[in-house]
Amino acid sequence: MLDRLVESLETCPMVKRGEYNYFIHPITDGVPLVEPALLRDVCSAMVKVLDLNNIDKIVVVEAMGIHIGAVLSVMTDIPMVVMRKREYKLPHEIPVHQKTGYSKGELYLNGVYKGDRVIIIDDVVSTGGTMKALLSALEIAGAEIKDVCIVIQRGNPDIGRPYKSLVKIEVDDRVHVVERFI
Ligand SMILES: O=P(O)(O)OC[C@H]1O[C@H](OP(=O)(O)OP(=O)(O)O)[C@H](O)[C@@H]1O
Ligand SMILES: Nc1nc2[nH]cnc2c(=O)[nH]1
Repeated sequence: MLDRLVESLETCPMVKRGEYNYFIHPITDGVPLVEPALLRDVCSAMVKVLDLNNIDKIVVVEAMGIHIGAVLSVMTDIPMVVMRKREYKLPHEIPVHQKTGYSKGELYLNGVYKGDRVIIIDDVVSTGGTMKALLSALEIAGAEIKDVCIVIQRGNPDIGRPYKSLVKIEVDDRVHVVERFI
C-alpha cells in the first residue's frame, strides 16, 4: 500500500533552507505533481491506521495538511477544520505561535469547540513545533483529541503525546525510509 510513497521519498530532491536539509515531495509540497494514486495510497493507509469511530472533526494545519484532510474527509464523511496562517477575528478564534526547523509564524484555530471529538492529521512532523502549536490551541478550545496520524515522521520528534505515522525517515543528503508502519 505504501510502496509508491516509500519509492518517491527515497528519490525526491533536497534543498538547503539555511542549515536545514529540506526534502521536496508531492505530499509535503504539492511539487512537482500530486498523483491521485499516491494520495489514495496515503489516505487509504490512514483509514486503516486511525481510530475513526465517533469522530466529529478532522483537524489539519495550513497548508500541506489540507489536501490529505480533504481526501480523508470525503472518504470518511467527517467534516474538516483547517487551522490557518491568517487571522479571521471570528469569535472564539484561538491564536498560537508556530516554529518549524526553518520558519516561524502565527496559526489561528476556528471551528473547534468544547467537547468536539477530533483527529489530527498532517503531512510531516520534524521538530514537532507545528503539532505542539495545534495541540495547545485544541486544548484551549476544549476539544477531545482521539487520534493523531502524520504521513511522514522525520526522526523521533516529541509532540507531548503519542501519535501515529505511516513512514519514518532519516534525512542527510537524501531521504532514507527507515520504518513503515503499515
Ligand atoms: O514538525 P515541524 O518542524 O513543525 O515541521 C512540520 C510542519 O512543516 C510544514 O509546515 P509549514 O508551515 O512549514 O509549511 P506548509 O505551509 O507548506 O505546510 C508541514 O506542513 C508541517 O506542518
Ligand atoms: N517538504 C518538507 N516539509 C518539511 N516540514 C518540515 N521539514 C520538512 C522537509 O524537510 N520537507
